[in-house]
Amino acid sequence: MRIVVLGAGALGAYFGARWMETGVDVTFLVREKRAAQIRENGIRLNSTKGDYVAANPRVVTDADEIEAADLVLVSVKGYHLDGTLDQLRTLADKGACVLPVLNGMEHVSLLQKELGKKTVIGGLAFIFAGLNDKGHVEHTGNAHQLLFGPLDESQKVICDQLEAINQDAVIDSRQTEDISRELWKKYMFINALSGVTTAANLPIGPIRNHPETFHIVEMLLQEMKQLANAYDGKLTDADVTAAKQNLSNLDPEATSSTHKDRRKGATLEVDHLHGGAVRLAEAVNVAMPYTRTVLGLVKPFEYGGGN
Ligand SMILES: NC(=O)C1=CN([C@@H]2O[C@H](COP(=O)(O)OP(=O)(O)OC[C@H]3O[C@@H](n4cnc5c(N)ncnc54)[C@H](OP(=O)(O)O)[C@@H]3O)[C@@H](O)[C@H]2O)C=CC1
Ligand SMILES: CC(C)(CO)C(=O)C(=O)O
Repeated sequence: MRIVVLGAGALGAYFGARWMETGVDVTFLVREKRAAQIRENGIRLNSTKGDYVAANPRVVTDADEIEAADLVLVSVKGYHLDGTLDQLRTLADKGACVLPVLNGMEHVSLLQKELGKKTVIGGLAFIFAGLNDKGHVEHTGNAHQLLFGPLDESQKVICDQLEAINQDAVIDSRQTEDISRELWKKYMFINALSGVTTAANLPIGPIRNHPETFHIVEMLLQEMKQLANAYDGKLTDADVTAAKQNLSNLDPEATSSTHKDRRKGATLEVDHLHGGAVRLAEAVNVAMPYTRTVLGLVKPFEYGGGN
C-alpha cells in the first residue's frame, strides 16, 4: 500500500514512521518549513512503545509530485483543513482514499462534500504525542491506537488492507464496523478533556481533585451524548460512565493537545472542537450551556497568549 501522510505533526509523524518501520511505502506531504526540518533531522520517535529513527523519509511539498497513492492519512489541525483541500483533491483524483484522524466531527462532512462520500474513510487516534523543538515525536503513556472503519461500503477492501499492514506495525490498530459511533465517543471524551484542561489551564489531576471542577467535565460529557444522539452517535449512559472512568484513570499530569498548545502559546483547535459542537447543536436544537461556556472561556486564547 502507498500511503501519503498529509501533515507530519505529532500524529502524522508517529503513524507515518511506524509504517516506515515495517517497510510500507510512505510519503510525507508537508509545508516548506517542516520539509526542511525533516530533511535535516529525519523523523525520530521517542516513544514508550520503542524509539525509532526514520533517517531519510520521502518528503514532498506538492501533491503533484506524487504519482499515485492508495491512502492519505490526514493529520492536520481542524483550523488547517481548508488549506489541504487542493492537495487532497489532487490525490483523490489519482484514486486515493482519505483517512482523517482529526478530533471532532465537522471535518468529516466537509471532506465528504469536497471529495465525495466514497473517498472519505472514518478514523481517529488515541495517543498522547507532541513534537519537540527538533520536530521529533515525544510519545508518552500507553495509548497509540488508530481506529478506523468504512463510511461507505466500497471502502471495506482498503480498510482490510490497512488492517493487514498494521498487524506488522507498532500500532494498536482496530477496524470497526461502526466508526461513526466511535467518532462521537471520542468527540464526547475530547470535548470534556480538552475543554476543561484548556479553560482551567491545568492537567487532569488537579481538575479531578476539585469536585466542582470535575462536575463540569461530567456535564460536558452529558451534553455531548445528547448531541451525538441527535445525529447518528447512538451513545449510551454506559459510554458516559466509561469516558468518566477513562478520565479518572489518566495520569494526573495527562492533558489534552489543546491545553499543550495553550501552554505553548500556539493556535488552539477550539473553534473546530467546541465551536463545531455548538454549530452542530444549533442545527438540531440541542442546548449546550457548558460547551458554550468553555468556548467563551478559551476563545480569547485561540491565537496565543494563554499563559
Ligand atoms: N497530539 C495528540 O496527542 C493527538 C491529536 N489528535 C488530533 O489530531 C489532529 C492532529 O493533531 P497533532 O498531530 O497534534 O497536530 P500538530 O500540530 O502536531 O500537527 C499538525 C501538522 O499539520 C501540518 N500542516 C498544516 N497545514 C498543512 C498543509 N496544508 N500541508 C501539510 N501539512 C500541514 C502542520 O505543519 P506546519 O509545521 O507546516 O504548521 C503540523 O505539522 C488534531 O485534530 C488533534 O486534535 C488526536 C489524538 C491525539
Ligand atoms: C486526549 C488525547 C491525547 C487522546 O488521544 C487527544 O485526543 C488530544 O489531546 O487531542
